[in-house]
Amino acid sequence: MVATEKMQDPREEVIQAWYMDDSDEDQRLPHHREPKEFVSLDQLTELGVLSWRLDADNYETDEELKKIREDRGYSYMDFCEVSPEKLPNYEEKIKSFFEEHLHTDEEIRYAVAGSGYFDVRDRNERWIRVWLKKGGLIVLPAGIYHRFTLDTNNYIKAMRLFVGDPVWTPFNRPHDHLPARQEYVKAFVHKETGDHAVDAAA
Ligand SMILES: CSCCC(=O)/C(O)=C/O
Ligand SMILES: [Fe+2]
Repeated sequence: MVATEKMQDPREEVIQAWYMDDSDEDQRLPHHREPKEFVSLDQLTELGVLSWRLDADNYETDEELKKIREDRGYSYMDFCEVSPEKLPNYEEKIKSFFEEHLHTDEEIRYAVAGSGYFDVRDRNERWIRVWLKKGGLIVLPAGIYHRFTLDTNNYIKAMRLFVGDPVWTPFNRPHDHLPARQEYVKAFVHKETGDHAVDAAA
């Protein structure tokens, strides 16, 4: 390989992100803008969205997953399978997953099979579509507005991790008064860089 060639981040094979178009077409379609506008995983980190690529075929013995869980205190684990066949009350659930909402704790999802889209708001309220595929693990920070949909493959099996007893309650937008939202805004929207406050709306 040529020395100046940039090595691809291995996470990008299982997690890709881009700005969405404004069309009302099927939510399971990619909804790329024209031309496509990709968002890097580093840009996601700046919004508090963390990501890893893991070995989904060996999650039971994976030392890297074990370390993430230990380092971040993720004591709870279960699985959530989303498909028309597997998820009870599928229509109702898929509708509620796609309502813009936040949680008062991190949302941690690891795709061990299948794929799906987690949409997150950037600092200027634009939707970023995060495509999570088998082997991708993402952490959405407490207080970030987001939503979830399956893609056209109609199937994901996600490991859900949590610190302590899980709380899955979604707070549909607007819930700006919640401490978790205010803390998110302070840390990632109006974040201080050097001497200057970066204001999203500016
Ligand atoms: C793939 S897990 C189902 C989606 C979910 O749990 C959630 O909270 C989406 O925001
Ligand atoms: Fe959520």
